[in-house]
Amino acid sequence: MNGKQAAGQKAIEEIREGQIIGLGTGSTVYYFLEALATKVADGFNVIGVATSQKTIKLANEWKIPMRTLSEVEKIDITIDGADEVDPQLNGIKGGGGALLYEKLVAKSSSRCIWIVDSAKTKKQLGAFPLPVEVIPFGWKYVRNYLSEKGYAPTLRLDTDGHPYVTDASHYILDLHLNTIVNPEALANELDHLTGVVEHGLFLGLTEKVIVGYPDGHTETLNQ
Ligand SMILES: O=C(CO)[C@H](O)[C@H](O)COP(=O)(O)O
Repeated sequence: MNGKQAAGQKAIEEIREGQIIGLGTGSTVYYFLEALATKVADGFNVIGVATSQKTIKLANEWKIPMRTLSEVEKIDITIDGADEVDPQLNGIKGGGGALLYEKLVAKSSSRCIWIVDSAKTKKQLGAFPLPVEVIPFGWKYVRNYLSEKGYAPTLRLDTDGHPYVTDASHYILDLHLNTIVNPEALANELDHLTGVVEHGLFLGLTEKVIVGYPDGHTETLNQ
């Protein structure tokens, strides 16, 4: 047992029969999917909407019935991971590169719950590099703008040293900020920058965070 596993397994208690479930991305969500797959194999009836190709692959392997976001009218609940969470339950997401689809699925959901290990809870956001998804055509313009602002952007690369390409065919710039003093102001600035498709600041989008600890116990943080 580790913190991610503890949080992922605990989240299964939030799921009800017949629900449409947003399925996040990452190594913590893996444990939730594993627990969900066990229930589905026992005849539990749910439908999943994935936030990435990685999650679709896992869900298919585990025979979880799936739809795309455009095939459903609404999502009842989304279970997703996060890279950092502050006491207001704002967070940074996108370490796994799925921030655009994760935000779309979160915004389509009646309820959104994050599952994290205890190392992810922070007094202030910003130690984790903030991902910004950009149109490849304009990545240099956006990088230069963010660089002049002192946000220390770096282009995310894949294991071959090529630009990392998201599921929606965009690039990612990671901002090395150390501390984000005013997340709302930064989100607003990034929302209005030409060439930015989405950023990893998820503000006011989750109602509950399940924190898992290395000894296997969990704690729930509520809005
Ligand atoms: O935002 C994400 C992917 O885009 C993930 O939820 C986030 O990176 C946490 O991942 P992990 O559970 O592997 O630590």
